[in-house]
Amino acid sequence: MTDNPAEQPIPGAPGSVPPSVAEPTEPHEPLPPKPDQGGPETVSPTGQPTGADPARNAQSGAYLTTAQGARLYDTDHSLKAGPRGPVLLQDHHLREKITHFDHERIPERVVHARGAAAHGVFRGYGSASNISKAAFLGRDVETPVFVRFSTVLGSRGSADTVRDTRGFATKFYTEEGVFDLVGNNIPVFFIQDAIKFPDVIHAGKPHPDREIPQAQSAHDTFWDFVTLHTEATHHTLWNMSDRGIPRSYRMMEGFGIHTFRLVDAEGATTLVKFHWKPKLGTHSQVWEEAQIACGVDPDFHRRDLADAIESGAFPQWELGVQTFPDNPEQMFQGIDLLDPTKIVPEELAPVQPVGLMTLDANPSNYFAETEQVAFHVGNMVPGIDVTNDALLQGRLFSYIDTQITRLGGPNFPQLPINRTHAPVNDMLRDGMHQTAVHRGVAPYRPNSLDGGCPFLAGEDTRAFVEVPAEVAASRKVRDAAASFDDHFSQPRLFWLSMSPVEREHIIAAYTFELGKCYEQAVKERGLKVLARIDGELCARVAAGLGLPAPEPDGPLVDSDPSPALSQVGALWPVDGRVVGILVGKDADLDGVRAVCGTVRDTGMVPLVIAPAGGVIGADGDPVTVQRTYATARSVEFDAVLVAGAPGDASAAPDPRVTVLLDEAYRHGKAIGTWAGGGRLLSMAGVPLDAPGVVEGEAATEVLEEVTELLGGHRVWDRFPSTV
Ligand code: HEM
Repeated sequence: MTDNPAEQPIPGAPGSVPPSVAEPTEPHEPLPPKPDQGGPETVSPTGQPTGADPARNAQSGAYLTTAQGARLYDTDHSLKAGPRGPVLLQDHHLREKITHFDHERIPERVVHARGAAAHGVFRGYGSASNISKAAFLGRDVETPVFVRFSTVLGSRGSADTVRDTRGFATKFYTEEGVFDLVGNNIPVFFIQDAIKFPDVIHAGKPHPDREIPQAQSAHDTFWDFVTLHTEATHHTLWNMSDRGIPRSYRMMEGFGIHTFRLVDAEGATTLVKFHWKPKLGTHSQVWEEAQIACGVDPDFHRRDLADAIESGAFPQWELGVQTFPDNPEQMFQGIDLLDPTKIVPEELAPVQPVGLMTLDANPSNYFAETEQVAFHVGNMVPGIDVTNDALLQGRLFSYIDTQITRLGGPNFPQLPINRTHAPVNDMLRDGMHQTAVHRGVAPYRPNSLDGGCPFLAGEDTRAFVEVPAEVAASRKVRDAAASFDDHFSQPRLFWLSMSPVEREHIIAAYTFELGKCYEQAVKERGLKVLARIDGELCARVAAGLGLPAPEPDGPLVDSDPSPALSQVGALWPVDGRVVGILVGKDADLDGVRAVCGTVRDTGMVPLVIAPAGGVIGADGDPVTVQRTYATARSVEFDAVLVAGAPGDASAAPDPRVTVLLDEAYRHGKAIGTWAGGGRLLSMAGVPLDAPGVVEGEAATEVLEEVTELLGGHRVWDRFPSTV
């Protein structure tokens, strides 16, 4: 016999006495479920219990367990043959942990991979009830929604503030089934027919040889495509405008783009275009700001949305419709309603509000909700139907197809975020990741075994019935209507509707993007396209590229401008705006305390920026520092206040402060100062007599003026303009 436990005889080994188990205690009662480990069964989309236990998924409870619920005593060491020995294959916990980790990633979306989302509620005004029988549009009907905002081109880990179109996809969990409005922040699309979608995306994505550039349109293949397919001119112009670089998801319009068909209770139809109008107005970054934000805070939009919701500044959008008679031509005042590269100016068909959406809750788990949500333009409810728009028709096929791969099989509608809130009674069975436990034997209809035959569409007035629209007899063709050949009249309308400062931004954007192309032929073709929009636009971009400006090879068609397209001019609520308060050595802390309070009371966010973190002014009422000179950058702030003198009059200001003030000034932000802070502004090169620079005696008076300026979003007069 040895003292070494490893050399002791194993119970049960030949020659040893079999160990006996303890006497059973009588009677044997089943243990009650633990409050944090048991609970009611959840119900599948088909109304079947799934056996899933929400508490178990919530990562709660006093013990760490395996996926099967067995308690663990150690998760930091593999099971080894001795402390320095090899790892044993029998270590189930090791294998379970690593295997699961190995499979944590799923394919990212083939487009719109980068996104952020929020939960909310939609309340119908009832104003659309005369043109649509959709229940969720009824007066004061409240419908839960989930909205995902996204960029189009970048990968899942790319930066938020790139120049790109933004996705604006809304899932309405209506009592009649899920309705998905899968739109963008730009009301037109690059192409007129879905068959070109793979091509435009291949052109926009990074080059296949080196996989660069990431999340950019400023490269040869993108410009090659959009100048060869001139139907893309309108969408590209919107991208080059301030719409391509939104200030916040909360400050974007959304558009359904296609013309949809609404159906009333009697079956009468109206054509509509859907619009989301943000209550905070539509605002953008300036290009340099957007570029800086890509580096200093790649999560800029994601953070902005989450922070606003967490702080109770719930963003709101009004849903509206432009309505058009459902005529056989599908035209309105000469505009082809089936061409997704055309808008109908709001001045010709006003946007009529039909409901209000409020986003009031952040997702609890990014993967489970934001990543696994699956939108589909085909998810419609009674009262809403499609039209013959060839882009829309292709989308009807594409989304479910891609999601079968992305989400690993056909049962993704059962994922919690995708589940309808309406009762489900379908005949879909089995497949990968089936979580429903279907009962019965007859998943077909009619049947005489499983409780009879549910209504068929057509027999039930609340069923989704396709509008029996006439389809004109014609020959099969790969072609489009002649009206689809007009690629330039609406880009010119957009250009003519822009304010001078917006035109300057467009000129700068084209000059930048075409300037990043290497191929001379691509740049020259880009200028030819611009010549068809406007002579000055073309000439200014050509000058920037160092190339001659070509003559237009077709007529320039003028139309009345649409003031609704411009973002400049109106005053908007300042809710959620971020005010940076710069505090130096000799700051006026009473003033800082006062403005912090008023900024908060106005629904804005004050962020105090000091040389170091912690609190300042410990005597009396201390002021908490939220940003330091090392962590602050101008792009985070909508306005900057300088709270008093910089300290030592002879010393040069900290260069980080100079950069912050210089950027805030050049990006057209309101700047205010009091108690001698003007000296710091002057040292940083900010002219005190420039528009939007406010110097005053009292902190709160300065803030009042700055708040007024914030209502206009930027100090537009500060941008040079020659157009
Ligand atoms: C008006 C034109 C279009 C708009 C407004 C649009 C909008 C969107 C949006 C917002 C998303 C992201 C949805 C999300 O957040 O999960 C998306 C994804 C996608 N779109 Fe489009 N899209 C358009 C055209 C097309 C076309 C023509 C196709 C294909 C023929 C297409 C294929 C896809 C695919 C495959 C995805 C990824 C879906 C997923 O993985 O769940 N889209 N689109």
